[in-house]
Amino acid sequence: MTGITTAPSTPTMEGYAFPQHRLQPTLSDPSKTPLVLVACGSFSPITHMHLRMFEMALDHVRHNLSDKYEVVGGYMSPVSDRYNKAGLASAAHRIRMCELACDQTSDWIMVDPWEAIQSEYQPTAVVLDHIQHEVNDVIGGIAPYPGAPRNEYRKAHVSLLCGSDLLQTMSQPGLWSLPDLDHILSSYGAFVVERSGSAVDTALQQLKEINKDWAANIHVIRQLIANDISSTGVRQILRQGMSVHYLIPACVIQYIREHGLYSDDQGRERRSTSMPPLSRKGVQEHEMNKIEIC
Ligand SMILES: Nc1ncnc2c1ncn2[C@@H]1O[C@H](COP(=O)(O)OP(=O)(O)OP(=O)(O)O)[C@@H](O)[C@H]1O
Ligand SMILES: NC(=O)c1ccc[n+]([C@@H]2O[C@H](COP(=O)(O)O)[C@@H](O)[C@H]2O)c1
Repeated sequence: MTGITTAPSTPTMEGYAFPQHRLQPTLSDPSKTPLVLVACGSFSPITHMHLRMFEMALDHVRHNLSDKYEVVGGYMSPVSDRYNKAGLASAAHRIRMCELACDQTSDWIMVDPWEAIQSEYQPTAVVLDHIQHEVNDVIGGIAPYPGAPRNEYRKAHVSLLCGSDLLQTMSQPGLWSLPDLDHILSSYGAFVVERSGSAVDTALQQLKEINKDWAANIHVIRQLIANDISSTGVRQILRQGMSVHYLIPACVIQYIREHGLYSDDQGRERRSTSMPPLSRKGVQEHEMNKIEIC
């Protein structure tokens, strides 16, 4: 390894443009509803499993929901630095690592930096609203066939893509507001990849006890080959100076080396008492109350 490369500057709203270079502009089958998948998370660093979740969801739609949906795009939305989760690299680094990984390993997944560059924490419901607005109101939706007039464009259905650990948190008191949960699980729905240690059936049952109607909008994706990579595990291995080859994309490993990320001298994995605010309204209060334990 040579010297450490300077950190990229944090992208700003001034330079922001919603990424649409890989959004499929036209449906292959005009009878389908366009579907856009959105994964929210820290991605510190992005792992092969984060990328694979999208492929698994694509397979799931093709095999189980092909009469209804056609996937036209996928977005990763890294959380901002205000999330205050211990051990994370800066938003600028996380955005760049996600971009490198998507650009070099996928032809349909994109990274939307909007959430990461906001000055306040944005709850997941707000992130989904943002992407829905960009795709359907700003771009105007997806053409049902080549050359279709604008008034025939279809509104895309936006859905959350997550692991079952995230689904499990949805029934934990204090982490999600009921209106946000209802907005996410009634309007958007979720594609949930099962994750060892987070029983998806239990998580579903607990959510059904809050609102039985949500279950119809939650699509469970079973892992045929279990893959339990976690970013926490990758960070820990990196801190021990061990190899993370074949766990995360090679371009991300190179980036981590060049920027000296997750090295021992960056400190131990810290625990944080801060939790995401329940909803947009909770943001201000959260900012005043956050305390970190080192
Ligand atoms: N191995 C996995 N199996 C299923 N889902 C996963 C897996 N790894 C990550 N996810 C999902 O990807 C999304 C973003 O993940 P996140 O950035 O929190 O990764 P993570 O590995 O859980 O991170 P950390 O270890 O820092 O908590 C979440 O919905 C999470 O459930
Ligand atoms: N109230 C909410 O909107 C809420 C609550 C908990 C987690 N989340 C999101 O879930 C993701 C969790 O990521 P981590 O597993 O890396 O902490 C983040 O994108 C976070 O913003 C949202």
